[in-house]
Amino acid sequence: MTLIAVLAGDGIGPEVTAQARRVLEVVAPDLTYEEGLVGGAAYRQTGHPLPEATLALAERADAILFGAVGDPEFDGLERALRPEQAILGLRKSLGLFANLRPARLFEGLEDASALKPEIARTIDLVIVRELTGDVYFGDKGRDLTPAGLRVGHDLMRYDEEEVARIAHVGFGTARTRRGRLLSVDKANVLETSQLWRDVVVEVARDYPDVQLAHMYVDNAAMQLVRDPGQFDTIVTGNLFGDILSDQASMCAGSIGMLASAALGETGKGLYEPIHGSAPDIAGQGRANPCATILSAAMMLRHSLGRGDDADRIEAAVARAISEGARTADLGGSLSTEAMAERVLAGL
Ligand SMILES: NC(=O)c1ccc[n+]([C@@H]2O[C@H](COP(=O)([O-])OP(=O)(O)OC[C@H]3O[C@@H](n4cnc5c(N)ncnc54)[C@H](O)[C@@H]3O)[C@@H](O)[C@H]2O)c1
Ligand SMILES: CC(C)[C@H](C(=O)O)[C@@H](O)C(=O)O
Ligand SMILES: [Mg+2]
Repeated sequence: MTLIAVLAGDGIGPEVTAQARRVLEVVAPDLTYEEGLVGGAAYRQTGHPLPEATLALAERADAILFGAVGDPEFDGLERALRPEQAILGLRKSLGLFANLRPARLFEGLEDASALKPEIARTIDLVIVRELTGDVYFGDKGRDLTPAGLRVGHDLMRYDEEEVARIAHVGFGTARTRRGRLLSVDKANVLETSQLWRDVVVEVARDYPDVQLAHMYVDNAAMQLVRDPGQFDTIVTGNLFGDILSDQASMCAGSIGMLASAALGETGKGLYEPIHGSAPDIAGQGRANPCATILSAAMMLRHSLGRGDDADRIEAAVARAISEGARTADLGGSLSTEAMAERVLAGL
């Protein structure tokens, strides 16, 4: 039995995961699903955003299909109890340190991209984002200065093993693509980034077939809009990867199109759209389910060894898009459900 933990979460999370599951049920009818509470939805019922039972389910499952967490109702809660802590806790507890975030322009989606069509057409990259370190997981706190001013701090920190293991994923990924790896950092200012760069250069010795380059993150953000076609595989830290992937999504048409895989040392992975719970459109049936459907495809490929089924889903999304299926974020008027139906029809 292959068990999929479905953690739908908050806002549009349940809307988009329901549609991804419909697609999975057609392509891989033998999978078994078990749902778990997560995020604000879990806090409301249990007083914690990541209940023990959910973590146990995630540990037991072969893979996790995740929607999104985050609910403005809980914005005032102390950090440890906020819905977002659930996804951070899952990534950390399960050792999911490598986050693959591919961005490519589906044929016909030029009109939705923030870029000129001829530039948009060139985007085909993957961001390999480190996911369990950096300012996200360094020491945090609040203090007072001697003068009584309030201070907030988050330590940016990486050790060499953390950098080396994500660098290996970066090089390994580049090898399966066009053989070019760009390491993005801020080594002109940050000590963390200088270590990052040193270690990436050391790891590069194991991959003579991959061409390595470095770029500062501010330049990378600019180049992503100017000429995204120059990028193949980008390896970067947790915070830079978070920001660059949202930016890349709009180059490729919409944040509603970008999938992700969070992977560790074992075959288990957590698969989620890169977007959040989108409280501004939640409950309206307007969310684009493609990012989650494509995340389900990544799950079949990376955790379940079913690359052919993943290809089938990706081709069906491509077909639906090329035939003009569009949710509101893509300039159309299809509902979440109707968009998924167009994907199902394309299978
Ligand atoms: N992994 C996660 O669970 C995750 C990721 C990002 C943000 N969040 C959380 O989500 C909440 C909202 O955050 P935000 O507004 O900054 O980011 P967001 O990604 O939820 O939304 C940003 C904008 O993109 C739109 N959008 C997002 N997904 C869409 C989709 N599938 N279809 C159409 N439009 C879509 C939204 O309507 C909104 O206008 C916050 O609580 C945040 O912390 C969670
Ligand atoms: C919700 C938040 C913790 C999360 C992150 O920053 O990793 C989100 O923005 C993402 O991209 O998955
Ligand atoms: Mg993000």
